[in-house]
Amino acid sequence: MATLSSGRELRWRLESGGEQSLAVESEVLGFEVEARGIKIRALVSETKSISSGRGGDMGKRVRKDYVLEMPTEVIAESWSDSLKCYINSLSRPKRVFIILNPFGGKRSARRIFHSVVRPLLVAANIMYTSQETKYQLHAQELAYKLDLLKYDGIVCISGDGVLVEVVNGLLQRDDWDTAIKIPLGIIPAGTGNGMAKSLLDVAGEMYSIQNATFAVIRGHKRPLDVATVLQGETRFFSILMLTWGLVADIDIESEKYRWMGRTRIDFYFILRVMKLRKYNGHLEFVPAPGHDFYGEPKKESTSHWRTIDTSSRVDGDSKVKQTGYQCPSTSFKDSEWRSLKAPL
Ligand SMILES: Nc1ncnc2c1ncn2[C@@H]1O[C@H](COP(=O)(O)OP(=O)(O)OP(=O)(O)O)[C@@H](O)[C@H]1O
Repeated sequence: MATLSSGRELRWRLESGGEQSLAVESEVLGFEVEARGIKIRALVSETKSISSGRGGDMGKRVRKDYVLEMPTEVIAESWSDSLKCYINSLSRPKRVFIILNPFGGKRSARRIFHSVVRPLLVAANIMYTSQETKYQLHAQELAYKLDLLKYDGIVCISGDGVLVEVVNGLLQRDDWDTAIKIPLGIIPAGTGNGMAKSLLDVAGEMYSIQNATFAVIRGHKRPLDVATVLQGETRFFSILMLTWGLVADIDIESEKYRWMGRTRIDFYFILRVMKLRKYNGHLEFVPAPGHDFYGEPKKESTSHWRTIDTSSRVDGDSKVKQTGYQCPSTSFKDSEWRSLKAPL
């Protein structure tokens, strides 16, 4: 005998005695009907006890199929309708565009896609189109040109750099205000993978490629802040961090040791610390409300305000005409500027 309580929990009796249950939202990938049987494709906690049906905060998961035998085909069909109805109400994506960077991290994106991501998408009945990046900024171009009506989300199998490129591509589009609303997913295949780690942590999930893929399948969403950075005639959008000095040097200059994988960062960090450079910088800023304890108040008040010019321009690096998102026109004329003196 099986029950489906308000669509959420699937519980059935085992032939051997005892009960088994699955939380549909957090454990079921998909299902299919085979005559009187319903084959449930699930991703369950390795430690899940026979009688427990609790999903949510999971450790390592394993792929499992369960076949529930129904008394008749008609009953199986009716079960299938109820399950379909509930899964459809969960706002899971149906079609995704996958951008895969074969060059990121330890160059493992292809293997990750074929061995983990694709089998889970297939089990969840999610259609996909995949495209490998062929050069730097290719992901930005793809996001800039993509027909977004065809997809419910863009998924990057990459490091954070490719995700940043996708955000930049979306914000350069004429239709940036609708384009930027498309859900973005990240499956870690880079060096640092900070975004995937943060997102999984917030969702209460252990960091793993499988869990990141399942988060995409479940349509887990969170809003993301985007910062606009203007540097001379160049404008770009940042979603993670902006660094200068030692951290930036380690990130950029360690590229030549990419073959080392994650170790390149630690290795180059030691190298740079042993030959420490002096960074002479001077930072002037308007603190966010409640953060005016950083730095010193600026004394001369006349020359510190800036107005961000939002007029169209041609980006010097990518030659993409900047017709997309123009950052808000912000005047800091009457703001209280503060400063941090060199060396920082
Ligand atoms: N086929 C390619 N050849 C060379 N570079 C590429 C190719 N595809 C993408 N890239 C570039 O690879 C860079 C790194 O990408 P990605 O962010 O995926 O990995 P990572 O830097 O190893 O990871 P993380 O950002 O998490 O530290 C990006 O700047 C991207 O433009």
